[in-house]
Amino acid sequence: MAMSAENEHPVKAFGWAARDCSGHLSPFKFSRRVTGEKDVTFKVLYCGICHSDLHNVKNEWGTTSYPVVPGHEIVGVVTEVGTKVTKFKVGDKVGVGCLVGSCLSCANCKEDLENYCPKMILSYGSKFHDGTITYGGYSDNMVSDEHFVIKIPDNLPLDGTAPLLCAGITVYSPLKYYGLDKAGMHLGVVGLGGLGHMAVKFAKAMGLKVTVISTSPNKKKEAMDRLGADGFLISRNTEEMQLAMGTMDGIIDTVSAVHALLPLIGLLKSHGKLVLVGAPEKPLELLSAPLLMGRKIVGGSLIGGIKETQEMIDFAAKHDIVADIELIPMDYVNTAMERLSKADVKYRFVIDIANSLKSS
Ligand SMILES: NC(=O)c1ccc[n+]([C@@H]2O[C@H](COP(=O)([O-])OP(=O)(O)OC[C@H]3O[C@@H](n4cnc5c(N)ncnc54)[C@H](O)[C@@H]3O)[C@@H](O)[C@H]2O)c1
Ligand SMILES: [Zn+2]
Repeated sequence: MAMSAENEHPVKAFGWAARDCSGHLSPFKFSRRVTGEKDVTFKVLYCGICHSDLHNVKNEWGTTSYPVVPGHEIVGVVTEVGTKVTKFKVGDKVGVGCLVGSCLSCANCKEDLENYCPKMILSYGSKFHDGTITYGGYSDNMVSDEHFVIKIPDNLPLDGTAPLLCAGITVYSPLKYYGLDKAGMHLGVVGLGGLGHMAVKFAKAMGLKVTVISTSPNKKKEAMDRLGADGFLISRNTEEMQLAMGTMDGIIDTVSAVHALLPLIGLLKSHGKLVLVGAPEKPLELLSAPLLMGRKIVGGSLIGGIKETQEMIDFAAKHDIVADIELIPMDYVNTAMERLSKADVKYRFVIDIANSLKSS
């Protein structure tokens, strides 16, 4: 008979889990493995709330197995390292993003693209090598093979850094891969949420001209004054959209729900690239003719490999980039999820785990 989540490993852990597709989260006792030779164990201090956590707790992608402890924007302080760990020591500030495992031997892994390994193991809701289910960062401690642990530079505040582990790398990686990182290029960012606001910050630091494309006119002032965007288009305003046709080298589309791609493709110059990083649960409609005319590309991108995630964090440290966050206590998480579903957050909720997660 399978052991309970509370007893299958020796190390006690405590977090919040969703038990069914209502997505409601509540306290949950479980366990983690002891620190293995190559493992880093750390006390979780902060964990960001990604829209993927919301998709997951509500089983919107049809892949969730319950109970699920979400959280893949995890930062904390190392409490124990295994005997063969070389990169970390007790007291180091570290982070874990979406990945805690991969095969480390396939063609993708050999190219530092663990995020495209067919056997990648996600930080929560995946089957680990030993057959147990992984649990994420809405919890008091975390253990991971050092390969998947990121060093957090000293000058970065840990709470605002947590969202870089998913939101940050998810937009940084396609800017690099699709060559949308050259100073002077014009980038569109669709959806000004957790991912979108990070895209604006990274693209501005790379020297791009950035235009936010949004359904919410009330985000305009802040996008331009606070985040440094150069332009703002209301996607429903056909006149504004018409004027911007054919002006963009690339677009990062972070929208979490089904939406029209055609107007976005129209904004691209010839050879422009529309990169989808949002993951709506239903298909998007794509007409080929607007792509053919102008040899345009629609692509996708999933988080980033570990080496690139470290590169992104170091770039963020150099350019003083962190997420704009609303820090919340653990017991606010259900309200936060509700607000996230209504796009009512500027721009990422981060849970103050160490100060608010109480096991009694
Ligand atoms: N590709 C990846 O590796 C990856 C990584 C993390 C998250 N994601 C996915 O990216 C998406 C965004 O994540 P997030 O955490 O930034 O979410 P978020 O909720 O913070 O932001 C989503 C944005 O989309 C906007 N939006 C929602 N519905 C819209 C609609 N119908 N039309 C136009 N705009 C709309 C919202 O106003 C919001 O600004 C989610 O689907 C998430 O699962 C993908
Ligand atoms: Zn995420």
